[in-house]
Amino acid sequence: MAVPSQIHHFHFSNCLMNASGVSCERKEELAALDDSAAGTFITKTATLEAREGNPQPRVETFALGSINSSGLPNQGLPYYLQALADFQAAKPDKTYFLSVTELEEEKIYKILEEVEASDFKGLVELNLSCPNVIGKPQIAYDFETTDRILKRVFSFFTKSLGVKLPPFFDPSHFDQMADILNAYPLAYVNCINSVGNGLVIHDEQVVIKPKQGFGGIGGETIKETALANVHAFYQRLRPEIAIIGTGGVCDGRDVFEHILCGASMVGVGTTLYEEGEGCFASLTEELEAIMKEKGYQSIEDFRGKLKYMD
Ligand SMILES: O=C(O)c1[nH]c(=O)[nH]c(=O)c1Cl
Repeated sequence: MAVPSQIHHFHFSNCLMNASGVSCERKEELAALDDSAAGTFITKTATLEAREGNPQPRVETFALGSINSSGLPNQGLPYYLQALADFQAAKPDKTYFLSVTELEEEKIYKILEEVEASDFKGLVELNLSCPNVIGKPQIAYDFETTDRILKRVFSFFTKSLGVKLPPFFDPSHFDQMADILNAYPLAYVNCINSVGNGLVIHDEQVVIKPKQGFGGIGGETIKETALANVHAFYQRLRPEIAIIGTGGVCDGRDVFEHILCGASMVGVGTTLYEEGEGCFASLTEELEAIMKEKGYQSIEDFRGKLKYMD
């Protein structure tokens, strides 16, 4: 029971994967994802050195989703490179994702130089959209900086690279970002990261400690924004740049809609956080039932084929 997909020459046994940041910081968590019905996994975004992250409580769920201000807690790049080497040795035919970023521009180049020099064979995701490092803006909301970084990265980086984008809300921003992205040999874009800096209140108080309660919003409440970003980039990007759809996936219908909007792989965050790795099997079953009912044999029968009203 699976719905296979691919990004370039990378084949995945199933089109579902975790959203970076959820259940993927430690090797044991990655092992659980590796053994689940997900077609692959992506690591928690790694920085050069390990980070504690922001004070707890920093992740909470609410009626329609989740809020987090984790602050990039991770075990550091060497930990993930070693873990990925072990997973790859055990499953030579499987493709994995490594997410990376850094907090200063020069260090972004340094971490990618280290990845380039490593034996990692999967896809690398440059996170341009972390909303929770205090004092640091989301890189992808600065078009000039994004262009400068990609230009320099691609002057030395030869592995397959994708970028994790924040949500955009204005056609002119979709246009500007797509023009930048189309200029580079990207393997994919992953839309979207959490909707930055929402505020969840319980009675009279915020629900997370960092940043006076402000944090990235995920889950059911962001699906429509996620679908719009997936489709906007699908409409604008060169077909060689694949799209991973992340955001608001609660059931098979949501997976179907992400693919209909153009996604080749679908990331699951809040639902994974709430339900555990079993969610991948149930989401796959639900997607397969929808495809069967509609007579679709494979993803390519409906990927990107969202109908407009004429
Ligand atoms: O606070 C985080 O660690 C975090 N939280 C998010 O919602 N997205 C990100 O990319 C990151 Cl890096």
